[in-house]
Amino acid sequence: MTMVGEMWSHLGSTMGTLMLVYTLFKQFFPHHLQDSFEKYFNRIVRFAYPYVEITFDEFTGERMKRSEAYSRIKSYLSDKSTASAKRLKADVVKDSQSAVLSMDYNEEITDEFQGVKVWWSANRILPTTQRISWYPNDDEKKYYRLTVHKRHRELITQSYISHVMMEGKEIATKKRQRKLYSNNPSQNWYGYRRSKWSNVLFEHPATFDTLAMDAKLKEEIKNDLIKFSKGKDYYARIGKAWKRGYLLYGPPGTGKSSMIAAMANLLDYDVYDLELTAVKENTELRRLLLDTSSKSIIVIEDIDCSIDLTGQREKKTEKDGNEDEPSDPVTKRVKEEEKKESKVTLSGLLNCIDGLWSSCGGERIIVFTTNYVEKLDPALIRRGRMDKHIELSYCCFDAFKVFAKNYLEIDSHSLFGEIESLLGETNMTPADVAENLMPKSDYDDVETCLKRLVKALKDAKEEAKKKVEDEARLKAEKEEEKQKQKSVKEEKEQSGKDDKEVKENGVALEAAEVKENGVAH
Ligand SMILES: Nc1ncnc2c1ncn2[C@@H]1O[C@H](COP(=O)(O)OP(=O)(O)OP(=O)(O)O)[C@@H](O)[C@H]1O
Ligand SMILES: [Mg+2]
Repeated sequence: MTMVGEMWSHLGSTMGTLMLVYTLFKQFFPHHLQDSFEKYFNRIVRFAYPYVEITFDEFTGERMKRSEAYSRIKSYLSDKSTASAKRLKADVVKDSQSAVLSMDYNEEITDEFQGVKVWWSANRILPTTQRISWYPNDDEKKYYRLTVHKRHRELITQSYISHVMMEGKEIATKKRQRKLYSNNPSQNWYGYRRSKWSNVLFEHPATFDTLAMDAKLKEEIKNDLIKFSKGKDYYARIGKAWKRGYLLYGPPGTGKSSMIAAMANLLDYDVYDLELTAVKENTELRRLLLDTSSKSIIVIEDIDCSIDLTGQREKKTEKDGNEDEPSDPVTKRVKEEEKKESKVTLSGLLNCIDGLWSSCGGERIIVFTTNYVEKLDPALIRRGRMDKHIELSYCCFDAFKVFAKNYLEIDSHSLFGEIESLLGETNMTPADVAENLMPKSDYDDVETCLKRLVKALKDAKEEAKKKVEDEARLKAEKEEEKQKQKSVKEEKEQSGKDDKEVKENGVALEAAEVKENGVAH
């Protein structure tokens, strides 16, 4: 802080003199000369002001994207300001245990680089027009300003700023609190939240150790992910964007979402949960994807439900056009908004994904999940887009052993054999196995839990058997009914034929009689 004082006292005396001259001039000079005087005065001030100022805005490119430089400076300064700034802002993080401090607005701190002093200030501009708003931060503009003496201009622009960027990134990585992002509807992008994504701390406890699945497949996926995360140079060498797509498919409750959490925990990545139905059109989707950070997993759950795979999304009511036009403007607006809903097309999604890879270098993983892989368009999941297809299926014995170890802390038990053969004979999702194995009270011991699972498996087996039998019976009944209908039809046809024949014969007989009689007459 002493340096800031020094700077201002030096600058203050120079500027003070200039201001005095300015005031005197304004008072005593004729009015018509004041304009040209002001022009020269500004030049003198610029000449006398020995500092260069560099501004770093929070948002760049028409608010398209939060500036990476701004975020890095924030991290860099958070370390410096804790020691020197007098007014700090605190963000409470993880379990409310610790707080991340950063300098408050209009606060200044000094930094030193290769013996050169620089000054940083955090600023914000509030909107000039007074609007009544529930959200005070609407339209405010935040920025950092770096001030440095003119003579160090080159050192600062060439070395210091890149030093800040590098250190800022490192500090951010070290202090990183992983986030789970979800997309905001686009009407909120420019409002009080002014963000395309909302976030909460990502604290999902699932890891690959808690994931119950085939041991070999699990190892394969882990290795694949680790190889990817270390593959920066490799991807650069082979000329491919540093990204990887995973398609997770399987019935509900087989661990697709849990696996995404495990992936994020293994790699220490953020998760962007992209709700496609809230995205109105392809351009919005592109903006959303561009606003994701590197080291992240972009997730689109239930892809088959969130997009029309044929690309035609017109609503039935729109086509029919027989809906009553609402008269009041509010309902009309809501209807219009509804109509606009989800114009994201398959080709739009594919373009965005491909475009995303070519426009941002950082490591990103994209994951699609679905319960019905066969419904998906092959173009969406071809290799290169979705590089690895992973089937998560019903609980196998390997998966059960993971649950037994995690839930009951056992590696073996006399009931394991029976459970293994039952699992081979019936389909039960890992979610159901987990539910049965979980102790329900303090009195539930290992034996109780395992027995409950055995019973559930037997019930499931019985139910499946009954279902098969029912289905077979139903099929047989249907077949029988079909046969019955067929024979009735055949009978009818036959009797119809007979009638026709009788009729024809009758007609022929009559004709012959007529002929005969005619001849006789
Ligand atoms: N393979 C698994 N390993 C560990 N836990 C699992 C597994 N599968 C399911 N579970 C448990 O079941 C619950 C539901 O699993 P999850 O949400 O991952 O299923 P999902 O496949 O994503 O289902 P859906 O298709 O309905 O989204 C989880 O909370 C988890 O505890
Ligand atoms: Mg899920």
